[in-house]
Amino acid sequence: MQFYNVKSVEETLAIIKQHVAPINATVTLPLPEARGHVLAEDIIAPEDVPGFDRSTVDGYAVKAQDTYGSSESTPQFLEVVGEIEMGEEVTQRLQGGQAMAIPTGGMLPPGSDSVIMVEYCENMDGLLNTYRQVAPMENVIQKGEDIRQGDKLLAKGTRLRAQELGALASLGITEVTVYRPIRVGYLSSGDEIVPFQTKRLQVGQVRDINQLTIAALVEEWGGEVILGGIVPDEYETFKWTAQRLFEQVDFLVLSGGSSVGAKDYTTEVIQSLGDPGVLVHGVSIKPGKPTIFSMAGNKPVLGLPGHPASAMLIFLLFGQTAMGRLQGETEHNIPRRIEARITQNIASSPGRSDYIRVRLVEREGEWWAEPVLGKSGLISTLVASDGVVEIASVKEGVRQGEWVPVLLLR
Ligand SMILES: Nc1nc2c(c(=O)[nH]1)N[C@H]1C(S)=C(S)[C@@H](COP(=O)(O)OP(=O)(O)OC[C@H]3O[C@@H](n4cnc5c(N)ncnc54)[C@H](O)[C@@H]3O)O[C@H]1N2
Ligand code: MOO
Repeated sequence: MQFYNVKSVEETLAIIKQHVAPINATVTLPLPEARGHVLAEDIIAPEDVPGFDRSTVDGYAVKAQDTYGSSESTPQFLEVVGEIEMGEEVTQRLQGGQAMAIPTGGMLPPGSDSVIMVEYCENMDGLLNTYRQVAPMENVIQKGEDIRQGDKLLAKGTRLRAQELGALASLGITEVTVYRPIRVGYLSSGDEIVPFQTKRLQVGQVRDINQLTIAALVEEWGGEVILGGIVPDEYETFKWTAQRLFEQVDFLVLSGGSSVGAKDYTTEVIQSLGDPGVLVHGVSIKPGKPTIFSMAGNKPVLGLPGHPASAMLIFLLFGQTAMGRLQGETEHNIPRRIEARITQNIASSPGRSDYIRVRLVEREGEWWAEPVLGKSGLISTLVASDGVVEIASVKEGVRQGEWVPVLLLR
C-alpha cells in the first residue's frame, strides 16, 4: 500500500472539524467536579455580584462632594457617625457632612458614594479631617460591577477552568450541565510491543510507551480512557479487538502499523469499522507522516504512527482537535505559544509542516529555542523539550536568530 493523496496539516484539521460533531449527551455535575468539562448550557447570572456596593479599602464612607477642596493644608471636617461591621447590612443613611468608618469589603451605607482611605484622613475624637478629595465611586466596587444579573456569564461550549468555577461559585450556582465525559479507546499494535510493566525484556521487545503518553493526554483534556491492551500484527485478532473496543467508545485511537510495511494492517482494520472510512492516510508533516484519520459512522478513529515522539505530537495536533469537537467545546484559536528566537538554521521542505522539538533558554531577557535533535522514535527528545516550533508548510526553513512561534508542551 502507498500513501495516496497526502494531506496538509490544515486540510487534515479541516476534515476533522467538518466530520466530528459533539456527542450531545449531557450530565449534571456538582460544581467542584466540573473542572475541565465543557458547558452544555448558557449560564445567565441569576443575581448581581457583588450584591451591594462594597469598599475596596479600609477608610471612611463619605459623600465625595463633602471632600472637595481637601488638602494637607486645608482639610474638610466631617462628623464620624458610626462604624460599619463586616457582613452586616447598613441601614443608617449618611447625611451631608457625615462619615462612617468602613473596612475593606464592607457595605457602603446608603447616601454615601465613595471611600476615603485611612491614610488620607484623621479621626480626631469623632471629627474626621480629610486631607485629600475623593471622586464619586472612588474605592468602591458597585453592585453588579463584577457580574450583572441577567447577563450571559458563560456560553454553552465553554471549558470550565478554575476562574469559571470561581465565577459560578460567586453566583451560588452549585451544579452545572456539561457534556458527559467522552470515552476514548486506545489500542497499541505490534508483535514487539509488551506491557510497560514487563520487568525483563526479551531481545527485540519494546515496552508500550504510547499507551501511557496518549492516555495521559486524554485525561488531561477531560476524557476517560478505555484501554484495549496490545494486539499482535495479526489481522483477525487486531480487527476483532479493535471492533470490540470501538463499540464502547466515542473516539478510537490506534497506534502502530500505520505505515506501509507488509504487516501494517491498521488501515484495513480501521476501514472494517464502518463507513465512510479512511479520510486521511498520510499527512505532509514531520514527524508523523503515516497518520490515519477515519470516520466510522459518527465516531472518529485516529491511527497514530508507532514512533513515540510522532504518536504524541500527532495526538497533540489532531487528537486534541477531535476531542474538543466531541466535547462540544467552542473553538477559540488561542494556542499556548510564545515567540522565541531559533538558535540555529533549520532547513525544511516547502509543502511540508515541520515540528522541531525545542528546549527554551533565556538569554539576556530573550527566549531562545534550541532544537532537540533526534529521531521521532526517541521519547527522550520530548522529555528534553519545552515545546515545538512549527515551520509552516509554506516556508523553506528558518534562519538562526529568526523569531519563531513555539507551541508549549506543558
Ligand atoms: N518505507 C517506509 N517506511 C516507513 C515510512 C515510510 O514512509 N516508508 N514511514 C516511517 C515513519 S515516518 C514512521 S513514524 C513509522 C510509522 O510506522 P508505523 O505506524 O507502522 O509503526 P510501527 O512500525 O508499528 O512502529 C514504529 C516504531 O515505533 C515503535 N512502537 C510502536 N508502537 C509503540 C508503542 N506503543 N510504544 C513504544 N514504541 C512503539 C515500534 O517498535 C517501531 O520501532 O514508519 C516508518 N517507516
Ligand atoms: O515521521 Mo515518522 O512519524 O517520524 O518517524
